[in-house]
Amino acid sequence: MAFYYSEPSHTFSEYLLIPGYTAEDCVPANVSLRTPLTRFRKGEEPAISLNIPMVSAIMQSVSDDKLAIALAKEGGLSFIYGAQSIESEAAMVARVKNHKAGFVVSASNLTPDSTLADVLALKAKNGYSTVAITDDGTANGRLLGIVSSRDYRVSRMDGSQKVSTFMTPLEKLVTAPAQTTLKEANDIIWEHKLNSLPIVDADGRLLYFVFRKDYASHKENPLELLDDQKRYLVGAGVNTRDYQERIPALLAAGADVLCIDSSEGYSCWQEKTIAWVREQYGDSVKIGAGNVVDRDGFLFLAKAGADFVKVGIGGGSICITRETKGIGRGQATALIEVCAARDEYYRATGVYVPVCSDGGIVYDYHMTLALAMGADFLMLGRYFARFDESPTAKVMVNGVYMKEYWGEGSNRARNWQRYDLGGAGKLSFEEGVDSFVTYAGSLHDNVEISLYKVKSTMCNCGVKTIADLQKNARLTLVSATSIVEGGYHDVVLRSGSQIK
Ligand SMILES: NC(=O)C1=CN([C@@H]2O[C@H](COP(=O)(O)OP(=O)(O)OC[C@H]3O[C@@H](n4cnc5c(N)ncnc54)[C@H](O)[C@@H]3O)[C@@H](O)[C@H]2O)C=CC1
Ligand SMILES: O=c1[nH]c(=O)c2[nH+]cn([C@@H]3O[C@H](COP(=O)(O)O)[C@@H](O)[C@H]3O)c2[nH]1
Ligand SMILES: [K+]
Repeated sequence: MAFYYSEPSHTFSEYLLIPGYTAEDCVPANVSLRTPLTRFRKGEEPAISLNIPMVSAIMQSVSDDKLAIALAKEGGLSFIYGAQSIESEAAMVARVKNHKAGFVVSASNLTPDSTLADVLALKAKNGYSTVAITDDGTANGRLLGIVSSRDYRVSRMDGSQKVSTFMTPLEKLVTAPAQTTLKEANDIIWEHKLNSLPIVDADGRLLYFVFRKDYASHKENPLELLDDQKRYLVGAGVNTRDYQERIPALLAAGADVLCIDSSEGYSCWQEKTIAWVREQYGDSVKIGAGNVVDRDGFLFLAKAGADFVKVGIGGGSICITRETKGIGRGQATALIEVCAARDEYYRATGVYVPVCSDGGIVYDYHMTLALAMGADFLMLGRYFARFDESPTAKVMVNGVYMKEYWGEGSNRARNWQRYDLGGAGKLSFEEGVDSFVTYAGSLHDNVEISLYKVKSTMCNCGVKTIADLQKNARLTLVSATSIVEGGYHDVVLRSGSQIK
């Protein structure tokens, strides 16, 4: 006879936190959200920790290099999506690793033979007022001069005038060599009252600009997640098929951590993939696995050597796995059981394997609940898809700005993993939808407010760290009627008032 669980599985919205005693120093400014990303032995530090408990989903519509840089700046980490060629995934990883905060690869470039009309057209197109003039018109050509808006007067000059006649030539520019630090660059900018400082290599090739106006923004990120060479940390998604080719390429590009990306991780495929990584690289390469929704699945992956385990089947906003395949489990119940298994494994072996709650976070308070239920960090898709930095188009739908967001199991994703099951192509089926999410602005502003809410709730619970929240939180299931009580009720909203 089949096994039946005695309790139904629950979602985040069915739980609430009960406050604990709040001491005087228990204020959001004193709360730390630092959390382990990879497995560690009792008494030792994890090889990688996050400064905020957020990672971005391994999805085409979420995690490219741009989002990865923005999230690492805040202290979190992206897993670059794996549903692309090995070369393009590795190139995205490399772009994150090569990104130097404050050092910008020139986006507007012309040759001395270009004209004022070309300068104006370029400015209209991309909005930048500083144009690098290089021998070949590329971002890394030999620097010959700069054109900024101070070099020309549209009303007095003819559009056909050559750039060479009005640019500020190299001999009149202040430049700095390749090894200049951001601090040194900013000192030079102040000293010479510059708007931009070109960084050039020994052959006179332009490497980057450092802009005066960017200075303030680089001082605002005390939590940024950096490696020992001060480069941003970045993760990458892998699959259980081409890993022998993909993983070496991602590591060569600089990936700091890998994650097997699958709807379901309790399989020989994941065991083999992790075993291969251990054979090739020992423990030096970090790889997470998943997804699982129960104790058995967690213990299987922990024993297989996973550096973290991801929880969640069918709870994502774009997921239709439960409807198409009838597998999955309420995210809260899955998480609670897996976190109990993690603690059991820790007691038995002295090895802590962090747990990631993947999918289904709708409100900011769900983040606090997931952490209280034991998650060490959260994977978010919909949440990040709404921001400027996500890779998808911003479109107007019925007068409201939206961003596109589609599942990795949707037809739009054309995820080759899913079309290579050995069966005929016509047998493939969709497990995700293609959708819109409401545009929400910049990642920085949204993450800041979401985490401020998490921290203030932690203060209500009387805790200042995620570990203490996991230990001390008290949670209650709520009845259907008390969910109604929790919203506004028995009042008539004034017109224009909005509930977020
Ligand atoms: N978290 C969730 O609830 C869900 C997530 N997704 C997302 O969709 C994407 C694709 O996920 P999946 O379809 O689960 O991809 P997958 O590659 O893990 O699995 C696809 C199929 O291939 C099989 N398979 C895997 N490796 C194999 C190998 N080496 N040889 C032979 N067969 C093998 C699996 O058993 C499965 O039937 C991922 O990005 C995933 O995150 C999709 C559905 C649900
Ligand atoms: O059933 C599914 N079909 C899909 O096409 C799909 N694509 C992604 N995912 C999973 O959803 C997570 C993101 O969920 P949220 O948008 O709720 O944050 C992701 O992190 C994935 O675990 C999918 N699940
Ligand atoms: K399985």
